[in-house]
Amino acid sequence: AACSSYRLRDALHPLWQSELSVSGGTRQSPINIHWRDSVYDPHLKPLKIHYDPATCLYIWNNGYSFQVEFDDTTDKSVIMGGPLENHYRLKQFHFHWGAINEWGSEHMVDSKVYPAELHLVHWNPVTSTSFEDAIMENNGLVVIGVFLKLGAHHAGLQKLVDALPAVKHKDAIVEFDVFDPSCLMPSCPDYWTYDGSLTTPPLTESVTWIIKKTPIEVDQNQLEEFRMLLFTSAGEEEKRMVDNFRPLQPLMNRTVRSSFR
Ligand SMILES: NS(=O)(=O)N=C1NCCCN1
Ligand SMILES: [Zn+2]
Repeated sequence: AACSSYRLRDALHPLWQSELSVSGGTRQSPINIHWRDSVYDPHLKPLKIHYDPATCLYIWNNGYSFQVEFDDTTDKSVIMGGPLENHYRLKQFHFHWGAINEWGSEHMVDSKVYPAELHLVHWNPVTSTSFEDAIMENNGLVVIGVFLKLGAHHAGLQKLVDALPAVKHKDAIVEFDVFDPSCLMPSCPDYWTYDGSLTTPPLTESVTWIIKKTPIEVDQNQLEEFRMLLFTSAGEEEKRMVDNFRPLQPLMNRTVRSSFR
């Protein structure tokens, strides 16, 4: 009963009114990762990441988050290894964050919340002919999740932060060339992986999640720049873009695997 009423509240959240369309879901995201319940899988390989900075196209405000889009017409920016059977192409990355530092991430680790979470979204060009197709395919997508914690200034992120005023309003877009998202990866190779879903519409259960164990550090000013973005279009009454994370979803019959002991 608690679960269903919980999910009903979830379904009424403005960002996810379409929640009911997948309310029968058995593998929804995000989840709270219980470290001690995760199972070390010695067959998990190291994740291999090869991003070509020249495939970076533009940055835009899509009304949920700000998003950096990549040219995914070739295999120039791909990930492979880890739990993956083939390579996946980078399509875009975006973030989720809170109004204050006490919350903001979508996933949690033993109920620990981070102030923000980066998602790098990839699709399977072997089983799908386009990103839009892959969204509907079982395991058509891989999303790498990286936690952001409050700490030192992140020089690589600053190039992104400096572009945010240009995409303050919903549907604003600005050219953004030569950016290597590898600079946003923690150096620690450890990750958890589990089968889940998109956390924004269409919420389809097509995602192999790879959640990095170690957060990257960003400073207060950088987080505050995220919070100056708007959900609203130019000319509308301003609504700050904050708390753009989905509530936790039930684990149901899933096991989270770890790449580390
Ligand atoms: N936050 S998320 O799971 O990445 N959600 C997404 N929804 C639309 C397609 C890309 N990603
Ligand atoms: Zn996301």
